[in-house]
Amino acid sequence: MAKLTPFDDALHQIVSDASLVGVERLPIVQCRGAVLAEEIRAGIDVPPVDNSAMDGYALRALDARDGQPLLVSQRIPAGQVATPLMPGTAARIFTGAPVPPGADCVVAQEDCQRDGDHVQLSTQPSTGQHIRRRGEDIARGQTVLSAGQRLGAAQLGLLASLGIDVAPVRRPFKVALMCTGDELREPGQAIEPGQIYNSNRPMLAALLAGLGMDVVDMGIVGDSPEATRQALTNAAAAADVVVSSGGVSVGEEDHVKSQVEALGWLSLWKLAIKPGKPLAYGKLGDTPFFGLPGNPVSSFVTFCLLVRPYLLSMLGDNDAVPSAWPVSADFDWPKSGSRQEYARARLSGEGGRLSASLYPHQGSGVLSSVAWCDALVVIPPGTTVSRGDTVSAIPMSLLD
Ligand SMILES: Nc1nc2c(c(=O)[nH]1)N[C@H]1C(S)=C(S)[C@@H](COP(=O)(O)OP(=O)(O)OC[C@H]3O[C@@H](n4cnc5c(N)ncnc54)[C@H](O)[C@@H]3O)O[C@H]1N2
Ligand code: MOO
Repeated sequence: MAKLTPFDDALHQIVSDASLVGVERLPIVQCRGAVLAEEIRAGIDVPPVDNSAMDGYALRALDARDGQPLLVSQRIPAGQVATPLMPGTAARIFTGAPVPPGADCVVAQEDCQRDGDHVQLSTQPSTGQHIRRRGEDIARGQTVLSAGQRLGAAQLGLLASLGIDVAPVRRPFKVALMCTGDELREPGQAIEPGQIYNSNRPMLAALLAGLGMDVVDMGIVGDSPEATRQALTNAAAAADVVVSSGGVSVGEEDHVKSQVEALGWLSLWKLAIKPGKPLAYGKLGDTPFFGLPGNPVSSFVTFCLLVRPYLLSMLGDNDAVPSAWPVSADFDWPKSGSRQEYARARLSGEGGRLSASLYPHQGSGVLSSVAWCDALVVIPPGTTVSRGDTVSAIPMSLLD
């Protein structure tokens, strides 16, 4: 039997092959999931001025020392400019409104009694309380985001807080998706004996869309050399990267490998991983190609561990390769294997440490295990595990 490629070697080869796409300036509303191409520096302070964190009264703390009521000398709603505070008085102020020059604290209205044009404080304030300082979130000139960072909701909000409406990001690109198998029918259709529903299509399309990819859906492709070759040709013409599922194993009905070799070449086939052994990787002419095994768990795992790092490397993502966390095994794995296993697991916190328990059925057709899990426990080849041992786990939050 041909030697299986170790996972780390395959990952290294795949990630090194990925070429960086160009830069585009996009409105931030279109940037969710995009990867920043340049670092972002703040052009302004955030917040731009000292402002109140409470609805209440702004004053000088020293003026409250004798406990006498203070005259309310101005009213400052958010959005207005304050005038300097008249000495020995207080200003009515609202959350987010600029603190007037001369005031050095804000007293919440719950700690005050208003009586006509005066206010009586019921607590002794301390200097600086309830004031949000100019630039305390972001100081002008500060680097706020680095090149290679992916933009999620918080990062987009941060850009907006700096007044930035257009961001330099890596150009989104197209990934064609095709699912091979005569047995496949789409959900919503009736199935005949021998047929199954196509679960890989929505699953892989969702994973691709989650990475900001523009998915070119080639649908279901029949198990014939001609249909497979035609679909591969069309997919390569329509997209920057082609991903298929199924048809990469050794049966006579598995045509993907031979047709990829007819149109280009395979650089990798058969990895020392479980699930996912028959993963195929190569080129269709100039177009990168990934052939994922058809078993749904194998498709999911190989996408997350190999295709995802490749696509994110094309985008220059600093976190293209997910990290693994040390966790305690809440299971025994008595039989070592020759392939690196990615067991579907759930993490829970016990005694200040995360521990992993496994889904009871780890078959590569059991998609329930993926829907249930929140981590993949990595069990290297030749390894057994006893309860309490430390194992590595990759959280799903870093994978999909
Ligand atoms: N003689 C051997 N047989 C197999 C080997 C082997 O080494 N020698 N490897 C096994 C392993 S491991 C895997 S993984 C599978 C991969 O096979 P293929 O990539 O060729 O996939 P198919 O045969 O097309 O399908 C496998 C399985 O998955 C179901 N499937 C396929 N596509 C979908 C889809 N879109 N949605 C839902 N389910 C899908 C398909 O019906 C099969 O049950 O090969 C083993 N065999
Ligand atoms: O390697 Mo296969 O993906 O175990 O079923």
